[in-house]
Amino acid sequence: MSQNLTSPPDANIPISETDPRNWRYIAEGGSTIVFSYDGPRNFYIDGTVVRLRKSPLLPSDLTPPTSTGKAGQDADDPTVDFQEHVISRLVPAEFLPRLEHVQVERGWLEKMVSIHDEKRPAKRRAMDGIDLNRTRAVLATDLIGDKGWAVEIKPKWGFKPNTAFLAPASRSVKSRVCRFCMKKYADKKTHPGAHVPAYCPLELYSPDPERVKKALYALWDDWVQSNGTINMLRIFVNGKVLDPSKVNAVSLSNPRQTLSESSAEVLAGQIDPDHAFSPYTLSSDLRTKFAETVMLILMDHPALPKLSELQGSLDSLDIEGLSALVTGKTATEYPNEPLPLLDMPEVQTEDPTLDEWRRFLNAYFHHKPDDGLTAPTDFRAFTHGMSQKRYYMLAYLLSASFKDCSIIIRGHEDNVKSATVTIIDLDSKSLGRMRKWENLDRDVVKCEGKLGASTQRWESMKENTNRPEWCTCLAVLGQRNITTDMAEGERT
Ligand SMILES: O=P(O)(O)O[C@@H]1[C@@H](OP(=O)(O)O)[C@H](OP(=O)(O)O)[C@H](O)[C@H](OP(=O)(O)O)[C@H]1OP(=O)(O)O
Ligand SMILES: Nc1ncnc2c1ncn2[C@@H]1O[C@H](COP(=O)(O)OP(=O)(O)OP(=O)(O)O)[C@@H](O)[C@H]1O
Repeated sequence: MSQNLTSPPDANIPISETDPRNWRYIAEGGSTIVFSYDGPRNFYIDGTVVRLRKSPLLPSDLTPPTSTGKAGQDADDPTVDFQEHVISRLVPAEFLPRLEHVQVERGWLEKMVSIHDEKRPAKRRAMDGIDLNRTRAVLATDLIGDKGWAVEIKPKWGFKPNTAFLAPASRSVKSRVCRFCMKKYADKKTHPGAHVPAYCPLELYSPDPERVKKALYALWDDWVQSNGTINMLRIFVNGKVLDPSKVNAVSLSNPRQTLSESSAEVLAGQIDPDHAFSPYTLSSDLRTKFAETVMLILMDHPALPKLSELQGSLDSLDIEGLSALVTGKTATEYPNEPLPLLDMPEVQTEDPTLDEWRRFLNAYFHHKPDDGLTAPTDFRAFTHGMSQKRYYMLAYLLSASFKDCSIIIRGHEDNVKSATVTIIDLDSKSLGRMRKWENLDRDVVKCEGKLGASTQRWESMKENTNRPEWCTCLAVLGQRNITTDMAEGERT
């Protein structure tokens, strides 16, 4: 997007006039597919990507979902308004891509499908496709470009929970193991063959450069060992996703292995331009160079501390504390019964409007931070036209967007100093997910609690906290009170 230009009014950018062959498939997530523009000079479209919504494939006898939005309104894609009115009040503009609405026509979308569908992963193709009923899409700054390198990280939860409102069993677990590491163990139970990440977010968010490097090494190893299927790391070289198999298994088992594939050589040359990498560069050198370069960029940039601060300050009660507030139950009354969080008549379950978000943010900024809340009497009292319960529900909802976003680090010629870090995928979440989050929280705590009761596990962890199947948080939080916590785990 031409950063210095004022774009034409909403939906006037003539995207459907572009040739669908002039768009290049970049990547996709659960709800959108992203293409970058690679065609003749175009005042408004050069340097942009288009983010197209997907819809699930349905058997031919079922009616496909229809778009809820009307042309010229934002009902079918709240991304742009949400960023403009909510996210941009919390995150500096320079950390965010520019987003704009564009109108799209069905014929153009159909051509995008016929030209690009085969480049999509087969697994995704079997599940969903571009939603042909949409009339709008989102145009965003292209953060990957077609030259140089870019790294995308989904850092996930980077804060320690407030334990004041937790039931004793979960307090023990949650003060020891971060949410990501609890979940990776729970995922192992449901998908026994799946790769268990070595990555721990608390390392990446740490102010200690060595811990940050440790997290980056773990991400690299997870990326290689999962053959690029993890969603926490993607590496792009000259606009294309780098295939980890081309970096040759990081030569963990064979450190003399060479980098033979050109894209890996290109990455080596770009990530370390002063160092005249040859085709014989060891891939373990590339892993080291990757971790050192990205660490220096991240240490120099406030994006991760900002994310961590927002995640933690918006989730100041933990989902258990939120349940306690909403249901009026105390910690000692649960976790043995499911709390009817969203069935409570006084809780409104409709998603907030932009006006309600505005009032929420006014309240959020008006009061001092929630740090150190220890009793329900500490909860904020409100004068911003919003009940206390609703306030904390919305805060939790907003924290979910910051827990699930990604960052894109784009290298430039002199790498560290001019590198940019941008936060993407800050979409709004729905209050309808509250029950899912509560259940997931219980499941991961239960799984981790059972595991914590195993003396063998703690003994192994003390010996070697680097084993991927063991949470590395212990090292981050400090080796606190293992025996006490263990005994507590056994009792519960
Ligand atoms: O709940 P989590 O932490 O597993 O996060 C989900 C993500 O799983 P992850 O752990 O990152 O693999 C999940 O990521 P994947 O689709 O697994 O790549 C989604 O981002 C999901 O959000 P949405 O459904 O796209 O709005 C995320 O769901 P929400 O928590 O945002 O509802
Ligand atoms: N502005 C951008 N520039 C370049 N690439 C982008 C941009 N935005 C997104 N991408 C790429 O497209 C992918 C999918 O985008 P995004 O994460 O927004 O989709 P999603 O469907 O919301 O994902 P999720 O399921 O994780 O919520 C990203 O992981 C990233 O690789």
